[in-house]
Amino acid sequence: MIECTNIYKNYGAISVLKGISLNVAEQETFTVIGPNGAGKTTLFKVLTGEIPANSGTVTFKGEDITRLSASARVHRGFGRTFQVARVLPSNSVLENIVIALEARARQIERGPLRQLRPTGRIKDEAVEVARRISLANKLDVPARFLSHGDRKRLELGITLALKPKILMMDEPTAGMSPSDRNATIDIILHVKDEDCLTIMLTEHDMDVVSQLSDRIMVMNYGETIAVGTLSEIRENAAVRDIYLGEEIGDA
Ligand SMILES: Nc1ncnc2c1ncn2[C@@H]1O[C@H](COP(=O)(O)OP(=O)(O)OP(=O)(O)O)[C@@H](O)[C@H]1O
Repeated sequence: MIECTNIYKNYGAISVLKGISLNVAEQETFTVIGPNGAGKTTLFKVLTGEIPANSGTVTFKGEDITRLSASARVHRGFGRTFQVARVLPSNSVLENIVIALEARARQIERGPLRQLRPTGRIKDEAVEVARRISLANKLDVPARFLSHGDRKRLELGITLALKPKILMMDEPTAGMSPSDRNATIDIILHVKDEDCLTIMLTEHDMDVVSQLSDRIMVMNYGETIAVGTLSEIRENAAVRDIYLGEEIGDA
C-alpha cells in the first residue's frame, strides 16, 4: 500500500532520518514508536508530502509519489491528523464536518467557508460522520468549547469525511484522559473495520500501541531499530536497551 525506501532527511547539518525504509500492507495498522526526537513526525511529514526528503522514494499503491505535493497525496487517498488537532474553532461540530464534505465534493482541500446551508444529503452525511466519532450529541457546539478528546475526535471525523484510503495519525490519543483514550481506541478500531482503512500512527502510549497495531517499527536517532509484532519487538535486545528495561507493551 505505502512503501518508502532509503529516506534521508536533514535539517541543515542535523541528520533526522538516516535511511528509513518501510512497507505497510493494505488494511494493516502500522505504528511508529521511539523516544522523543527519534524522527517519527518528520517521517510522517515526508510520507504525507508536507516536507521533501533529501533522498529516497515514496510509493503509494505502486505509484511513485515522491515528488507529489501534500494536496495531490490527499486526492490519492491520504488522510492525516496532527498532534494538536486542526479544527475550525469558531465553527460547530456539524459545520466543521460539512465543510470537509463540501470540500470533498468540490475536489479541493478544506478551504474557506463558502456556505453553511448544506443540502439535505450533505447534512445527513455529516450527522452520520458525527455519530461515528461519538459527537452526534454535540452537533451545534463550537469546536473551541469541545474538550481536548472531543476536538481530536472531531479532527478524525473531518479526516474521515474526506474518505481516505490511508489514515496517518500523529499521536491520536496524546494528552487524553484514560476514558477518552479508550473511547478513541474503540472509534479507530470501528472505522478501520468499516472503511477497510490502512492506518499508520505514531504513539507514545504503549497500551494504545498494543491495542491498535498489527506491526510496530521502533525508531531511534533517525534509524530503524526493529520492525515486528509487539511480542517480537518486546524480545528485541536493542529495543529493550532504548527503553532502559521497561516492559514494552505493559506500560
Ligand atoms: N523544522 C525543524 N528544524 C530543525 N530541526 C527539526 C525540525 N523539526 C524537527 N527537528 C528535529 O528533528 C528531530 C526529530 O524530530 P521529530 O519531531 O521528527 O521527532 P519525534 O520522534 O516525532 O519526536 P516526538 O515524539 O517528541 O514528537 C528532533 O531532534 C527535532 O528537534
